[in-house]
Amino acid sequence: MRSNDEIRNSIEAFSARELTELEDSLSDNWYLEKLNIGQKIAATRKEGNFLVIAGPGTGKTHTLAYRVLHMIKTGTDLSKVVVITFTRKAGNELKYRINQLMPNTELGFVGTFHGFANHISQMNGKQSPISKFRLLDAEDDRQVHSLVMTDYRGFSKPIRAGRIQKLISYCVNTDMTPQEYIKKFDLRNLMDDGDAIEAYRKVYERYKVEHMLANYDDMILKISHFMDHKENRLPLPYKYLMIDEYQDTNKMQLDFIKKLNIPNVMAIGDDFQGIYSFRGADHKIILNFYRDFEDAKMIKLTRNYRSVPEIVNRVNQTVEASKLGYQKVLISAKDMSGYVEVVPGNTLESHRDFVISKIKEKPEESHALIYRYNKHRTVFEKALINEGIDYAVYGGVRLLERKHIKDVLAFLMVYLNRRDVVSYNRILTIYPGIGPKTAKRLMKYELKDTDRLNDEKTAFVGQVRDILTTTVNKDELLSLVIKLYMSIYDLIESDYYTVSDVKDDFQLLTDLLQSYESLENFIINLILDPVVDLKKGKNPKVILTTIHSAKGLEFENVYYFHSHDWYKNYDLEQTEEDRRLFYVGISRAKNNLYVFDHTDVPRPFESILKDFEKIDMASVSDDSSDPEEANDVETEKDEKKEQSNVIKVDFGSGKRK
Ligand SMILES: Nc1ncnc2c1ncn2[C@@H]1O[C@H](COP(=O)(O)OP(=O)(O)OP(=O)(O)O)[C@@H](O)[C@H]1O
Repeated sequence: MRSNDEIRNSIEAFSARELTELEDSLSDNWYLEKLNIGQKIAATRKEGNFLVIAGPGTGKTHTLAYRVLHMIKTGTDLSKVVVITFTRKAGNELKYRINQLMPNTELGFVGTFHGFANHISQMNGKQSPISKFRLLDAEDDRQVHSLVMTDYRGFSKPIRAGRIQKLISYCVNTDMTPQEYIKKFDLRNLMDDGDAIEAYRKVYERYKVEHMLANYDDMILKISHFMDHKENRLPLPYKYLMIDEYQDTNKMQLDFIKKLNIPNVMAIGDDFQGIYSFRGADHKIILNFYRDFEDAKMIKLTRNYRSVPEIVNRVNQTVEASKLGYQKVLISAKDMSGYVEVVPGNTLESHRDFVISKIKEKPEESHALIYRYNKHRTVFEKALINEGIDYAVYGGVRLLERKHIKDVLAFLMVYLNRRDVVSYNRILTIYPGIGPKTAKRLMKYELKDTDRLNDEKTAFVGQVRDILTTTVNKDELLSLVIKLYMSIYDLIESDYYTVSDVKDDFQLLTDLLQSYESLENFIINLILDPVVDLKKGKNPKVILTTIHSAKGLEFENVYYFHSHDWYKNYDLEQTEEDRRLFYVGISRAKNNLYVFDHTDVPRPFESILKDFEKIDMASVSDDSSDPEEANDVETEKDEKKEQSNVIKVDFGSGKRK
């Protein structure tokens, strides 16, 4: 099998003459002046399939925005352009950057995979296979599992609904069987239940169809199948597809893209930034682009505009230390120096004091604390509050995903649709002691069969019934629901949110509802288009974030904490994913990078850190400190100096499958 670098080394570079000709042909396009030659080529290639492989900070998002600008300037009908981003946040960032270049620009579609599946569904109206389905977000989907599992007797031992949900979703996304999943992750305690889970999966799928329910995976799958039936669906009007963060694509998403049959595909990504394997992403998909899309060409960007040379060299070194045979050479375009330090210390408390003092030294600069698990942020959060330093949290539980908010939304959904069994079950089972079985009976008899309940539960069910049958406007309805919820809040288990947190969140929800015309619109928008929680501060300079949520962002100062405490079997794959996480985390830093060396961090990280510390700063190449020297265009003279940034690939004659 060829290694990743062998695949890349088979790449044929543009000749110096070809590059000069290309550069000349683009010289009239003054609006591209700010791009380097690699970026220019990516921005101006319209027809054909292209893979842009680019390291962190090399301007992938920047180039995408300019590509749209170039399309506008050259008269492309933008309604034929689709951009798929990995998260809604990334989609919004791209829209923002495009609108900075050209205000009021509207594309055919910009958003996530399931957002696009939903878009196609809406285009097809009643013909869509999911037109009448109630869409489930992840939390609702888990409720469905809870409901189905109450009647399923096949498992040899109790299994949590969340665990089954994760397992089945992974299998759907990767086309794997539960048995294969159990083997892959060496889940010994599920070894005997592989067949039972397979059988359960069928029951669960049937339940969703019978109750007209579709989760995010179903949206993509059902629309993918629908695309096979030309006779039923409207032809897609799109000519250009761009996909960002292509290294995080999984098999189901790849199949979906191929079914769309959009003639010109540009995928953008960094094969070393793949950090979503736990959700079924397969970072090898990026290397097989040439097999999946006809006559693909590759464009490589290696000039980093974000970080100082000291940091870029550490980033390069992290890639080189990989055991999977990668070699990447990023070149810093910055003509200034920065600082890198591995900070020793045993406790999170000593690290906290260090970080707080650094933040106080430079309050006007941006500071990001990057950690792997949310629990690590608590010690910093408290200190920041005590010091009166404003901050924001990325990657925590967002407003609309918080349990109390979801509980209240469920009331509103049942008010609109009494047949919404998922929400109905949720609101009844909020009350401790009312389980799914009792809830089922109560639903069946329209909340009247309370004989077997004690007085408190009967009173609660009576209040629910009153709310559901009253006629009030949307704002009054929400206020009634909140009042009932707060009256039983003491009974509801929550070790995470204080009463005052919950009240603040409800106030935000009340304000949000007021800005909508109708309850129906509010619900549809909240499920498909969740609002980001902007409650804490407006533009705080200090950000607490998980590595996954830091993706795509940049900060002047980065404090990187690593940790992985629950893995027992650390294999090469896992260690390499950790290395990629480390790479994503440290490459967010523009000027100063501090890496924290916990002595209690388990060993796999130690080896990554050792590789990192080994770097001899004296060996930093001169090429990288001089942005003018580090030219992106490969000329014959430069041949030995750096690999070309702009590369044409002869990928053979792979056909779109
Ligand atoms: N040609 C250029 N000239 C000057 N600045 C640039 C250029 N290209 C990109 N930049 C700047 O470099 C920074 C990184 O760009 P961008 O966020 O688009 O990188 P990226 O490749 O998407 O990064 P990552 O993969 O790490 O998220 C941004 O501040 C951007 O404005």
